[in-house]
Amino acid sequence: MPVKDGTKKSLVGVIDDGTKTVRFVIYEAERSEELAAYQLDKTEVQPQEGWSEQDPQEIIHHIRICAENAIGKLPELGYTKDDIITLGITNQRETTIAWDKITGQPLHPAIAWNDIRTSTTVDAILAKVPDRNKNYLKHISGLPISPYFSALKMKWLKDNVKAVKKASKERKLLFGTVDSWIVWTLTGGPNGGLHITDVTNASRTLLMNLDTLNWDPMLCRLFSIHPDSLPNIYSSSEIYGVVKDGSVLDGIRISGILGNQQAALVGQNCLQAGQAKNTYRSGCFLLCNTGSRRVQSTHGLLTTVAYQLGPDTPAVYALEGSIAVAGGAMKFLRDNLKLIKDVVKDTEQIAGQVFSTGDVYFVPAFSGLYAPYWRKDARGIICGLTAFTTKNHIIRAALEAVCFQTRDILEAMNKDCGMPLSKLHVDGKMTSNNLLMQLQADLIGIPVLRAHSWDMSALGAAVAAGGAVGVWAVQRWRRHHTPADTFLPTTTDDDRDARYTKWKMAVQRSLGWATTKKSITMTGQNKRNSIIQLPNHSFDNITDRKNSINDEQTIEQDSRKNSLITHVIDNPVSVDGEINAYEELLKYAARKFSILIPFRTPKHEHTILDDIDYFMNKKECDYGMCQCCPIEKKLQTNWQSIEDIIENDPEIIFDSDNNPIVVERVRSHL
Ligand SMILES: Nc1ncnc2c1ncn2[C@@H]1O[C@H](COP(=O)(O)OP(=O)(O)O)[C@@H](O)[C@H]1O
Ligand SMILES: O=P(O)(O)OC[C@H](O)CO
Repeated sequence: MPVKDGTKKSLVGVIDDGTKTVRFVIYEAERSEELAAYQLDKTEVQPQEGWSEQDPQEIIHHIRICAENAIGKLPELGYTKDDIITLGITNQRETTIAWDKITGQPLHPAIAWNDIRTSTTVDAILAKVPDRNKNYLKHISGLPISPYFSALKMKWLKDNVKAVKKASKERKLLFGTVDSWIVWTLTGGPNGGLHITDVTNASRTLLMNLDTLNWDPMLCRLFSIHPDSLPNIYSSSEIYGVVKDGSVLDGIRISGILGNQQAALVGQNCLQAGQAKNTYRSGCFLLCNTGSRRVQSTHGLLTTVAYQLGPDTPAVYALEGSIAVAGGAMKFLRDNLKLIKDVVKDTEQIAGQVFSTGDVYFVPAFSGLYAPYWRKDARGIICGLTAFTTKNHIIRAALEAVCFQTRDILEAMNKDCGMPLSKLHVDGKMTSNNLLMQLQADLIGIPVLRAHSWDMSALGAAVAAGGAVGVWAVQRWRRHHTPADTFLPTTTDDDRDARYTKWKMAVQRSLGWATTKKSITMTGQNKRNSIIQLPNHSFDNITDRKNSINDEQTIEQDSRKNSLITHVIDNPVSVDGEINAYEELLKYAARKFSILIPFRTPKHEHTILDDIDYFMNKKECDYGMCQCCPIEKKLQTNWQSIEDIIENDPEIIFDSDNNPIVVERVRSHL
């Protein structure tokens, strides 16, 4: 409805960068409804199993397109771009970007929050702390040592990506969560861009000290991150700077930044200690406001900064239970199992055709389990199947899994806080699913209060940004905020508890499944479960193999002398003093079965198949991150331990081409 002259209010724009989508939303100050919005889906790249990357340039491109389109709707509503007086930013947290401050170019794709490539980095860090205690840094950072957090991703980038290493040496490296990348780029990039973040995003890096609200020198040292490459930390609500990128947003101030889950807490008006909200998106994140108290969880929850609404106001903290897979499980049912076509309609309708899951439980631990378990070795299971199970039961079990995971968090929260929650505010796209909402109330036994709009994150960022420029005082805004629907529990305590006990049994069965220490590129050729597979080859006997090795050496000597070193069987080497167990295993297997293993850097991105392809078929690998480089140093490795393990382990099996397949149990010894 167009506004009449004289009734125009100031507008606040919000950039909302989620895991799957970028949105630009425009709010009229003092109203908690969207005036105009536009969104675009993002590209997720999964170069290996468990990896998840995004394109930092695509994020910026989408922000500009979304802003243009949302702003383009303003004239018909009686407004213009000039009515937007400030911008807020809310973003997926933990996702990490490294870029060059001189060129402004990203040095690697963004590593998404749910990417688990850093499992081995976690092990390396755990090896340095007493008792390999994953909670060792919790009293400083509020977080366990897990692949989830940015410090691990930064360390991985520094250790594994040549361009990042080089930029670091040349002091051109900048790291940031997505908010930092957006602000830096929008405020001028290489020409004076602001390298900043807010306390909520910084609190997700595992580098910030929750007391000082600054980078912690000990944590930076532990992860080998130079503080110069990190952004300055600001409050969530103050004028940081002005957009200077020549886009439609040029000239508008930026005055609010909040990680998207903390933003939803603000948007949900959970500004009093003891109030909690749960946001159901790809993952699910339950935050409980603990006021100025930093509650240290002893039950697997995170302590995080909820918000700091101004540089001179104290930070407010929250306890958080993070669930890696919620809506993501529906996508899995659609895209991987093809059980449904439409995540929204089908999950509600098809699951609603049965009255229970028929005792089927689905633990969607696709990349491990987050809170309260923090088990990177967990993997997804569907259990309790019978001859009567239908897809309806499985879909319903996937919905229930979201609810049971929420109960896991609530149980932990109640123990940590000593006082059970009496109601749960909910938001996120999945909350449009009435069946899910009713199941949630039934499985936690308290009322579930659905927000009037699913996107509370953008609203929270608008409140923070508007507050900083005096157009959206939190107190005034709060009067307008009421939940739209309430779902009341319809189950008895006994029924609820019996089902929850079964869920816990299912969770137990999902634990300890993944023992992979090193991920392997999943290509069309080797997509056969997560086991090390040596390549198919056409040798009929050892003599042929040996001849072939000589040929390959010649190829190497002739064509790639200094750039790619062929590592022939009895000549083990390593680079930079690092001996990688995975490579040892491959080298040993190569020696045993007379297969040539070419050698690059210890943590290059290739599989052995890429390497064999190069030598056998003279085919250059087309993987973009390839950084073949000469070996700088030769070191003898100790083969004995790995040989012993493999020699004595009956679990080496052979595929149809007589290639050895080393099963998980062997690799767990590595
Ligand atoms: N009504 C619904 N019922 C069930 N699942 C849903 C519903 N709406 C969305 N989803 C699922 O929730 C996930 C999260 O969606 P979205 O909020 O767009 O993603 P994100 O914010 O994590 O980028 C989607 O992957 C989709 O599978
Ligand atoms: O983009 P979402 O909604 O999946 O949120 C992701 C979280 O911020 C990760 O911590």
